[in-house]
Amino acid sequence: MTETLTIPRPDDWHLHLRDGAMLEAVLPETARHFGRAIIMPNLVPPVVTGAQAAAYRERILAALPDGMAFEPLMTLYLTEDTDPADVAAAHASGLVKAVKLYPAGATTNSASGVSDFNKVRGVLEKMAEIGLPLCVHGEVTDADIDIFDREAVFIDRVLDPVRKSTPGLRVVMEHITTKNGVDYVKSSAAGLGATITTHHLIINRNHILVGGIKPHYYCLPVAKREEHRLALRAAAASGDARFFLGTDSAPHTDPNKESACGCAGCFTATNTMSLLAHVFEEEGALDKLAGFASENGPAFYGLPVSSETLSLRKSGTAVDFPEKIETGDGPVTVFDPGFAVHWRAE
Ligand SMILES: NC(=O)N[C@@H](CC(=O)O)C(=O)O
Ligand SMILES: [Zn+2]
Ligand SMILES: [Zn+2]
Repeated sequence: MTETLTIPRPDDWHLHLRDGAMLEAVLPETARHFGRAIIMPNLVPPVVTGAQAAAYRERILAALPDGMAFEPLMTLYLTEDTDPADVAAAHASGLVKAVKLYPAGATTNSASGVSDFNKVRGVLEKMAEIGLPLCVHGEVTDADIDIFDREAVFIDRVLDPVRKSTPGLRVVMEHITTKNGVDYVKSSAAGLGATITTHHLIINRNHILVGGIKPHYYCLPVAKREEHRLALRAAAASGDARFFLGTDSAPHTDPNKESACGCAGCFTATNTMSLLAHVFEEEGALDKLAGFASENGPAFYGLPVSSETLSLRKSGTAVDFPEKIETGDGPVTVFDPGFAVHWRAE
């Protein structure tokens, strides 16, 4: 029996493409299925200015194979020296769709992030004025806060105060991993959305640690207890337009993952749409996948839903995803959900 689900062409509202040889190898994995993606600016050095974002956009378009259509939606990396006028100009030209806040030291390549929020007040006020969203990696970095509590503590200590002191600022809580995150979004007035990754709908913290350490399941924010995964699944499958897909597909080479100090990030670009069809079917919510992957994100960002479509077909034969993709920098392991998947994206 074959079952088919056709949805508007999806977008990825949180994606790492990196640069150079890695960019060339991973970009087709996303562009095969997704029409647009919010491109994370945490390169080394980071994408801070409008000019840097324009140059990075050109490198992405140059790496796109002939015949593939894909629109990179650029972001700026917020630093304590970011110039509000540069941000406003990059937004006015249509180049930049969001500004990204990394608390200093919170995740991969976040050393140039923000420590003192008073220093970015002017930028945040300008963004509220012009309607440019702030995408937030929501974790505190205090050494005395348990890594599993860092998202919940961030909401109380940083996010809520920043939102209260900058009325009108539109915020996306990126890659939420907790029931606390889900509840905070639900309890807030307009102007707050959240992205949810594919892998956080599939793994909890046991998957990382039980039976041996699994470096390819390690990402930040780290996967939490099962109750949190269930809250994320319920939110994604609810149809609530404030929740939308941001895969956070974050390629690192195998040597950098399988190391005594392994990098954080799961690479899901290759199989995300198949995995989501599997998850939404399990939730009895296949009719909500179009909202989550194709409609809610454009609505938040004020962009049109794609006029193209993607079809997902379920068959009796499990899909054989590649275990790794080869890149000029070395192999990158594709996220393995640990179960057979029967949905093919075409
Ligand atoms: N999610 C991750 O674990 N890693 C991301 C950074 C991020 O999104 O926090 C990366 O750039 O590798
Ligand atoms: Zn992040
Ligand atoms: Zn990310």
